[in-house]
Amino acid sequence: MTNDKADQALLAVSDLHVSYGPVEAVAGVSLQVPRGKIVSVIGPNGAGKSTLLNALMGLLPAKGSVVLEGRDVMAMPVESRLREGLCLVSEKRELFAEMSVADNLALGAYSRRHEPKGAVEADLEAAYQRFPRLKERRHQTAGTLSGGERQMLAIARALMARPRVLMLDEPSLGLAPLIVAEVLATVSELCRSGVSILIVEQNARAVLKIADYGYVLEQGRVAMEGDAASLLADTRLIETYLGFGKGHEAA
Ligand SMILES: Nc1ncnc2c1ncn2[C@@H]1O[C@H](COP(=O)(O)OP(=O)(O)OP(=O)(O)O)[C@@H](O)[C@H]1O
Repeated sequence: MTNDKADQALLAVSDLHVSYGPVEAVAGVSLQVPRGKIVSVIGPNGAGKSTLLNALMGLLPAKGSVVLEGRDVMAMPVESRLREGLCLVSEKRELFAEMSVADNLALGAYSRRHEPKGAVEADLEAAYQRFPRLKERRHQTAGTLSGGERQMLAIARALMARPRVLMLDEPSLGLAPLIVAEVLATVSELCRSGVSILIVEQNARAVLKIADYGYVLEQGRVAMEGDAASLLADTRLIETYLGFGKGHEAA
């Protein structure tokens, strides 16, 4: 995207570098998430996609600049970034398996513990309206949910933090194609309701169908970027990246 767009972006990342010892996993990535859009990051195994999201959340040390609505969050620890409006649903989903759905959701609002209780309770009710299956299963432990339900719970829990930019790391991982479609439809709907999305996916074809813009990451660098529709129409890209994945079909 152009510098003009970077100025208007809700999230603007410039020249981000992340290393594991001598290995530079993210090597100068710049990207933008405009308000109200879905931006996807695709690329092969080991390209640095998860590392990028973890660094944006403050879970890994990084160099470069990360600006959220004009505020540089680079020096902030994870909890402050959460309060500023960045939230990550990691690849591992990281639910508390022994705790109920309701308790997992309540923990999602931990960063808002100083707010009036009513605001959080209203959001819990909104989460149950958005995900009726979670309401039905609210007393069930998270560990007993199906894969799709666990992904929905992970997303619902992230929403309890009221993110402005929701980052999703491979939400389709391990899910059957029909459930992948359901999860991605939920992501689209979230975006329409005002949450901007940065989504990492191996299932490139499926994610580009719901995204506005895409970045292709290769060996820690942006190899290609463009409107999702033009990336989907790119034969070279399709041959190189689309249809591969960790054991899931392109939906
Ligand atoms: N904790 C770590 N220590 C050392 N190297 C790591 C660590 N985590 C990741 N790497 C390396 O960093 C590179 C980027 O990994 P990363 O997991 O970010 O890629 P990815 O694009 O998310 O891959 P995948 O699609 O397979 O999840 C890889 O070469 C990986 O081996």
